[in-house]
Amino acid sequence: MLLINATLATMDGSPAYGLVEQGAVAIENGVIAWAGPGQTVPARFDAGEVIDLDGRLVTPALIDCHTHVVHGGNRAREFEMRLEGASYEEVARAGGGIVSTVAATRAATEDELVASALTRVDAMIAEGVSTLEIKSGYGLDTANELKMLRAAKAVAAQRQVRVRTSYLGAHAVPPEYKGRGDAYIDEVCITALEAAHAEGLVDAVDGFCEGIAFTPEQIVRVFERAKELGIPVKLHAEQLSNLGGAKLAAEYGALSADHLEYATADDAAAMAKAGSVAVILPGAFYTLRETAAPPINAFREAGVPMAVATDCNPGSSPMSSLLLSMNMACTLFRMTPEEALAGVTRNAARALALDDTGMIAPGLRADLAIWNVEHPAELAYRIGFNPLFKRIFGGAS
Ligand SMILES: O=C(O)CC[C@@H]1NC(=O)NC1=O
Ligand SMILES: [Fe+3]
Repeated sequence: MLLINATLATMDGSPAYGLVEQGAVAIENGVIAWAGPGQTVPARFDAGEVIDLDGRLVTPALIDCHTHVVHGGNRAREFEMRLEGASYEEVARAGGGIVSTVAATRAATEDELVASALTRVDAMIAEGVSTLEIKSGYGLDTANELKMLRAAKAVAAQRQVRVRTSYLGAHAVPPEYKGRGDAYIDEVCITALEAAHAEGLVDAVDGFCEGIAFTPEQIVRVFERAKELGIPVKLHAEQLSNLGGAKLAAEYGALSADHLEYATADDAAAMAKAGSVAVILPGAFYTLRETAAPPINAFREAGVPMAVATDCNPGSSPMSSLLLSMNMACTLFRMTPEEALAGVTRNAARALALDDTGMIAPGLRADLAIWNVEHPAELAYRIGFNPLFKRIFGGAS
């Protein structure tokens, strides 16, 4: 298949989106065989199906590198209680917060978890997403963490989408271990990680390093076991305070540190040295009405690649739109539209240790998004508008 008469935003790291005006992309066997100026297409690609895109923009398909789309129930009533003036404590006492999602997730069957996740994944696919990461972390015991990860894998079996799974047993201390975080880490979190790994369900190990979650010392125990099992790590770090999570992630060569509202220039330097990606999550900042923005300039100056993701979860970021995440990353955190688009393509692929997608380049998967826009900046510019014309997944439209 040969796509012609398109503006290509290759996102290959060259300036200005890697733009190619009047470009063309040749696709063979699900892979990008050639991409470049239309007047230089090699003759061998003229033989197959030719599709004239009438000047539309073509980007790599989008990648959401941080989601909790598999979860039971929702927290709309909690949202309402907060807006009626209830404090977090009153919400928690009423059974709200992560604990309420844990109860709903434990009560749901695997099929029910898949069905509810697919409603959110379909919204993502409709915006041109081809790859997404899905975390566990609402089961908080072996059986339910495995159930979540199996549901995540089932999403990829039921939709034209790729899924990378992250084990997030270190997300919260479950009610039955209240006040016994160390015991939970040793008796459940690490045990469940081993079982999930044995079943081939884990692409990365994540954790929530925060005062309301786990200490750096507890995260170290999980990361040490992940290292022994040969599994890469990532970390929710510096979201509500600075506990040294970003530096800890860097010490373990983490794929990414995520949230980072309270990260410092020193954290950025450590992440740059480790090659860790800064995953920027404006949905949680917006929902929690945070005031400290991530140090985008520090990441820029240190050369830390920045990704942007939805953090789609029922509490702090009940958002399924990567396009809206891009707009928020620009408007709230002053990322540029080009940085935001790199954040949901090339850098998001890097945060998931994927080297076969995220750019328009020969040899990479033919995962493409074709847009009814003239310039790539329009993708971050509009609020709540989806200009997708067509998504191509593995060469198929
Ligand atoms: O509220 C929830 O359900 C998840 C909160 C979410 N989890 C995390 O590690 N950071 C967050 O903001
Ligand atoms: Fe998260």
